[in-house]
Amino acid sequence: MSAMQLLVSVRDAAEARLAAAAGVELIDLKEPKAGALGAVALGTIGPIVDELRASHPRARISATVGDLPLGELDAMLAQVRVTAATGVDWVKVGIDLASGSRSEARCAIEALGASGAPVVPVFLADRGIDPTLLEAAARQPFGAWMLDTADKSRGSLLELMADDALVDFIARARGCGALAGLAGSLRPAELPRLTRLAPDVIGFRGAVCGGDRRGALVPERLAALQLAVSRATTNTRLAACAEA
Ligand SMILES: O=C[C@H](O)COP(=O)(O)O
Repeated sequence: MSAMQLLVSVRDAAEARLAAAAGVELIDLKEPKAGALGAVALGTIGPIVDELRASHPRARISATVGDLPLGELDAMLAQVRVTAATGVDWVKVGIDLASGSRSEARCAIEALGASGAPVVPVFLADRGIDPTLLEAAARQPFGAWMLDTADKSRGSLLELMADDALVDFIARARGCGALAGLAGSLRPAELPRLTRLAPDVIGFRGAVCGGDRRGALVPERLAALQLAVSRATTNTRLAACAEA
């Protein structure tokens, strides 16, 4: 059984250094004050990528493109191109039915898949998951899919969604060779349930800040989360070995 990889969203070079030093595998560049998928300025992303490649070559780096309307496809693709050009491993793009119609979402998924950029579609789960969008994503060569929430005041993804829907999301992503990631106000106390669901990636921001995801990352919370995640995945491996 493979381990869940920890993704932590960071807003600047100082937070990126903290996350990398704590052993976070996926460093996600995002400006939380600018929305669920708020973008970090492009001029900031490139130097962070260069620094992390030198100091923590095993860390993978993602960046979000901002909360862009699904109908504004040209602007979205332009932002994807310039973000990919910074050298990040993943460009995360929100697929949010609050920002466009189902047909606009399907067109966006097709265009993102054909873009040649390492796009990771981030499905916003606040209004549930539309299976037709997952079917559209399954036809594209995405390396990973993520499920997240836009409204951070409504509780965690695990409170919003039943396990069977999350299991289905993970299975659909894996079924087409993509990694499956879960995020959305996740809390360390939810690690046992996350471990049972066993996505490939678990993403955090709010839980490693001092109560507000728009505030600063708190090193002690980050270290505690990293430790809890590595313990949870070690225990899962041991249990799998014992059963084998
Ligand atoms: O991509 C992951 C998100 O930034 C998670 O943020 P959150 O834990 O505050 O919902």
